[in-house]
Amino acid sequence: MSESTTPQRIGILTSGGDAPGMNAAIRAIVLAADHYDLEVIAFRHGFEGLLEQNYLQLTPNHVQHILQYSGTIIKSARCPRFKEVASAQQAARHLAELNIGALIVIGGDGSFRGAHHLSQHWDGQVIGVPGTIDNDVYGTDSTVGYSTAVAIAMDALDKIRDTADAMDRVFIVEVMGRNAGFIGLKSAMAAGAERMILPELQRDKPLTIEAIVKHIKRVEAVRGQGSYVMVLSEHQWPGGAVALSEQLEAEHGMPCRPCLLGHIQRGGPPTATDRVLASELGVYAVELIREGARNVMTAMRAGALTTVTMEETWSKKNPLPENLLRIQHEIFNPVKKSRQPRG
Ligand SMILES: Nc1ncnc2c1ncn2[C@@H]1O[C@H](COP(=O)(O)OP(=O)(O)O)[C@@H](O)[C@H]1O
Ligand SMILES: O=P(O)(O)OC[C@H]1O[C@](O)(COP(=O)(O)O)[C@@H](O)[C@@H]1O
Repeated sequence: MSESTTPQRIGILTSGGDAPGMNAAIRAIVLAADHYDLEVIAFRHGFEGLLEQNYLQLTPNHVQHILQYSGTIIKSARCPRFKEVASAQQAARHLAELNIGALIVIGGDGSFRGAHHLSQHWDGQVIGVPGTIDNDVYGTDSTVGYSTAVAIAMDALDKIRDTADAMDRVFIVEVMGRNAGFIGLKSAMAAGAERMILPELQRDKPLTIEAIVKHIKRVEAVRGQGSYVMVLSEHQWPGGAVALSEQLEAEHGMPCRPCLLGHIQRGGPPTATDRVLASELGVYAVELIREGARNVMTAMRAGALTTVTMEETWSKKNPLPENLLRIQHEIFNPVKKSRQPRG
């Protein structure tokens, strides 16, 4: 197939952890493909479907009224064997047999490594759409699913605050994010958490239990007795929120309760922000195929659609928003140096 010929058939798959808004992206791709007279073949369970030839043709009828649901109607999966060269070659054969000229991969940075791997053994166009709650994909201000995960974490933190306030307790709320603190930072700010433990902040100077206890005590000294809510990103404390909370209570006599949000952060109705982002990126992915683009991810930066190369999506990292960090640490921190303890 020459680069200037638009393929008549495109493939799509969702890969890695599912993210709220993936269905909206699938819908957008199918409706855009229909608009431009292209057929869509959806592979089930991510790259696994490519290898197992587990697919179905999607038409606009299949995607009616799905954008309000999280999950993905074509299923997602992690497929470790896709890292093998033989898998990429097999996938390329299956795509050629189906006469598919372009493949849209909806997923996170791991999925884009997979997409890139495939592109080295297949001459079709590969386009990525960023879908992960973690927001850990370089080149886009936001991934599909991130806004919903933050909204869910904020809602949970608000509820925790009610009981924490009533009982004057310390709560440790563990959020997802894999190795990135985006969900932790944004939900902590949105819910007015007293402290956050994020991977990016832990790298240079990991927190000690003594530092945590000191901060809790100083907050109490400044504000009087009350609630204290800490947002803990996953994998940032051995044993997570449960172990940290037990340690605080057993070793330091602090009444403390843990709360693990876990996969709740991936369910329920996607926010309008995620639905609209997924819709724009999904349509854009199809339009990029028509323009002959290959090996790029669709992105939204400063309100404008753009692309980044597939390799950049994982080799570079978006930093945490500096201004949010500054505000949390310098302006909203109850124990700023300038504040005196209550007399
Ligand atoms: N280096 C790689 N080569 C080929 N495929 C990969 C590679 N890394 C990840 N993948 C594929 O992408 C899938 C999803 O990656 P993962 O990191 O689990 O999720 P996400 O895409 O959300 O970051 C993996 O299960 C695997 O099939
Ligand atoms: O659902 P699983 O397989 O337990 O994986 C949990 C991981 O998936 C996520 O929810 C989403 O991560 P990915 O989008 O990279 O797959 C992470 O926040 C979390 O660490």
